[in-house]
Amino acid sequence: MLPEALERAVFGMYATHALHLADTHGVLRFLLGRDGTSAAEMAAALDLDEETLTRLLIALDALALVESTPSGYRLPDSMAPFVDPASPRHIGGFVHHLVHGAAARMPVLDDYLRRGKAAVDAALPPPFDTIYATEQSTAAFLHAMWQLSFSVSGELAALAGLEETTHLIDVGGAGGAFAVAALERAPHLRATVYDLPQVEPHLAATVAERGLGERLGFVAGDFLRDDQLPAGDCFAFGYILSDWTDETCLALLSKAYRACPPGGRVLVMERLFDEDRRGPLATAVMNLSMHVETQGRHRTAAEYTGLLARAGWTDSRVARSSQDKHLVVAHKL
Ligand SMILES: C[S@@+](CC[C@H](N)C(=O)[O-])C[C@H]1O[C@@H](n2cnc3c(N)ncnc32)[C@H](O)[C@@H]1O
Repeated sequence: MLPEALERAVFGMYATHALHLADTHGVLRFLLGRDGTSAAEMAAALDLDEETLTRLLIALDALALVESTPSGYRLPDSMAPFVDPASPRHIGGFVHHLVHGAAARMPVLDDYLRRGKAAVDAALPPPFDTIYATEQSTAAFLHAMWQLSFSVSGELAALAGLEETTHLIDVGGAGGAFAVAALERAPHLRATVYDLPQVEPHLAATVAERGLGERLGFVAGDFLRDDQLPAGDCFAFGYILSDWTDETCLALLSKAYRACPPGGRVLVMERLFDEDRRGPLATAVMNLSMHVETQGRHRTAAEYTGLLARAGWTDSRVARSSQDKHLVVAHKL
């Protein structure tokens, strides 16, 4: 018998793949709202090989992702919001990204360990050139970002308190997850997503789907090169600073500070490391992922507060959501 932590590490690869298979073949969706179903019933209904499905379900039961009961398999109640494709918290897109994207990039960590990231990456194009290399990869990335960000954004918009804000600039706002949640919450608000030109049609689709018209605009730009950000009185940075080095974060926060009138604010929305950097697990693991996929890292709340202060922002406040993405808000006097 292996110690529990070692067992989890050794067999983690099977856990991710079993979850991905059960999601993509509709097994978890099938169990939603049903109280007990046999492997044979499920195999027939989903047109899957019964023996393979039986083995998959046995593994999922041992992983506590499904429960085997005398009347058949069922889904633990706590799982439902995460495995229902209709739920904003569905993790299918993210697990797909882990299996089909992140896993293939893992071997580069071996290279980084031996030669360092700077030397290995010297010959590579910047991260978003690769992520947006094709229309398909652009759509897949923006879909995964929406899934990761939309469900928590309503909560973050409430924590931000947008009553006094008139024009939100969502810097690197992607398909508009936070901007949409902010507009839904604050009927007086206007928002602009400022992002790379490849994002524009995806934001336009969001505006059309949600009937937001003039309330949600798009400005194409490159925040690394542009001297000025679009003008507004609140600047949102959701999962942006974790893509970049401290030096770049400082430059971005300074550009936002210059574009912001006195009395305006900045919202940094990120995973946060505990101050002793021993967790949470998701932040610790995604910090490795940021190393592989971006030039950034995850930080503690104190590190974000320090960067904000260096860029001129004052009066920082940390507000934690019930999910993984939290808020650090600061002001321009
Ligand atoms: C990790 S995503 C975050 C998306 C969104 N803010 C969220 O919280 O879900 C990073 C975003 O930054 C944008 N981005 C990357 N480099 C950029 C640049 N040089 N100028 C403007 N936007 C950029 C990407 O297109 C993408 O939408």
